[in-house]
Parts: sequence; structure tokens; C-alpha cells
Amino acid sequence: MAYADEKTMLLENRIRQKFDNLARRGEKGLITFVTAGDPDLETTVRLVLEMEKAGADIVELGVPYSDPLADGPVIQKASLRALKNGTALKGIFGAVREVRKQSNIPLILMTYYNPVLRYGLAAFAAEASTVGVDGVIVPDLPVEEAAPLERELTAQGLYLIPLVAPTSGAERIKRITAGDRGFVYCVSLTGVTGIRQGVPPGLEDFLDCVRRNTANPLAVGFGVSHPEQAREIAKHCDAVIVGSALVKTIEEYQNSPDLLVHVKNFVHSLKEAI
Ligand SMILES: O=P(O)(O)OC[C@@H](O)[C@@H](O)c1c[nH]c2ccccc12
Repeated sequence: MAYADEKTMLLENRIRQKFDNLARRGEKGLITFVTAGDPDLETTVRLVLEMEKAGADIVELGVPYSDPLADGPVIQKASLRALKNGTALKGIFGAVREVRKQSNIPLILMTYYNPVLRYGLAAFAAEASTVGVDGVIVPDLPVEEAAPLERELTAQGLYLIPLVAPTSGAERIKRITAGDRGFVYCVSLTGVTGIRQGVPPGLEDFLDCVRRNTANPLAVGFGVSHPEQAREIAKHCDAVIVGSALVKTIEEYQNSPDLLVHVKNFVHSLKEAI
């Protein structure tokens, strides 16, 4: 049993407050993902602030990694670009600190487990908390092995966001989403991240199943790429997560003075739609 059954709610956590506010307003949340350090960390800071202005409710920062097994080609390439300019956890913490000087937007780090282990679990949790991170997603850390990291994160007031997939099954979903988790990351399909069209078959049933097994808000990611499609999916959950489609825009305009404008327009169109 990795996750604690009984856990005090992280009432001061920005993610929790954000979902409470969205629910009160009857609004759907938009979570945007960018790879930290793509094309560079200064731009990452500006992108986060611009996305917030355009309507993003929560931002997920990807820690670039050489072997990103849950990621499709778009985010793999972004990771390579970020690694090439030396992006690592230390610098990313610095970027978060910069964002926090100007913004209270909830921030999540998406990182594979290896960089966290190398940093040290306690040091990672303490530094993340100090600079103003609110939650962490670790796609290659199974619940069964998550207790040591989760203990450190919880002690610092951070969530370890659980991932559930259509293949998870009701019993497992119930177990890994028990207690206050901030939200549950519902992976829309079996596969890797990437730009996709339409709504995956069976998504509604899957989300109904998750809903029956947890009281936490549900956010859906993997393949959410277009405003219309985001609207359809948002009908069945509390928030949508958009990564690759945004990262692709950044790739296209990385050398253009209009990068921020293009990102702003895209994020705005997504938030308007949901
Ligand atoms: O890129 P997509 O298909 O829009 O999916 C979301 C996503 O990018 C982000 O949440 C993410 C990027 N890499 C991940 C690895 C695992 C889980 C989630 C992620």
C-alpha cells in the first residue's frame, strides 16, 4: 500500500484552491504543458506568464529527459532541444522562482523518476516547495513504489498526482485515487503523448468509472489538441490537459518574434471553447 488512506487535505495548495474556485464558478479548467528549457528557460518563464494571461488555469512543466518512454515524437524532440542547452532540475527550479515573483498560477512538474532520485527525494521536495511548485507527476513511478517520494512531497504540502488509464480497472483506480490527490490525471487512451483528432472511443465510460471511484477532480490528457475536441472532452471531466499541440506551436515559432502571440492565441482559443 503506497498511498496513504487517510491524509489531511492540502488546503493551502494552489492546485486544490484552483479546482475549488473552478467548481464554484461552474468553469472547466485548462492545464497547459510545456517542456521546460524549450527553447530556453527564459522563454519558459515568459510562456508560463503569457499562457496564464490567455486563460490557462494550471501549468505543467516537463523536466527534459533522455529516455521519455511515455512521450511521443513532439515532446521527445522538445526534450532533446532542452537537454541540448543544458536544462536540468536546478535551472528549472530557478525558472519557477522567477514565475513566482509575478504569478500565483498552480505549477506542476512532470518528471521521470531518475532525475528526482539523483537529486535526492527530500532535497527535491524541499526545493520544489521553496520555489513554489504545487504538484508533481512521475509517469514511470508505479504507485507500489511511490511511498518514499510521496511522504516527502506531502510533508512539504505538494501533491503527487496519480495517473489512471483505461486499462487500470475499478479496484486499482479506487486504491490509487483514495484521499485528497489534488486531481486525478486520466490518460485518455493507451499510448504515448501526441497530437490526435477526435474523442477516443470508450472515454466517457472510462471517466464515469473513475468518477464513481474517487471524489477528486478529474483532468483528461493525451491527445487533446483542438478547441472543438477539448470542448467535447471537457463535458465529461473537470479539466483538460494540452501538451503536444502547444509544444508543436513552440517548435514552429521558436525563432519567431511572434512566438508568444501564437501561443497566447492558441491557449485563448482552448479556454474559450471549454
Ligand atoms: O501531449 P499530449 O498528448 O497533449 O498529452 C499531455 C501531456 O503532454 C503532458 O501531460 C505530459 C507530457 N509528458 C507526459 C508524460 C506522462 C504523462 C503526462 C505527460
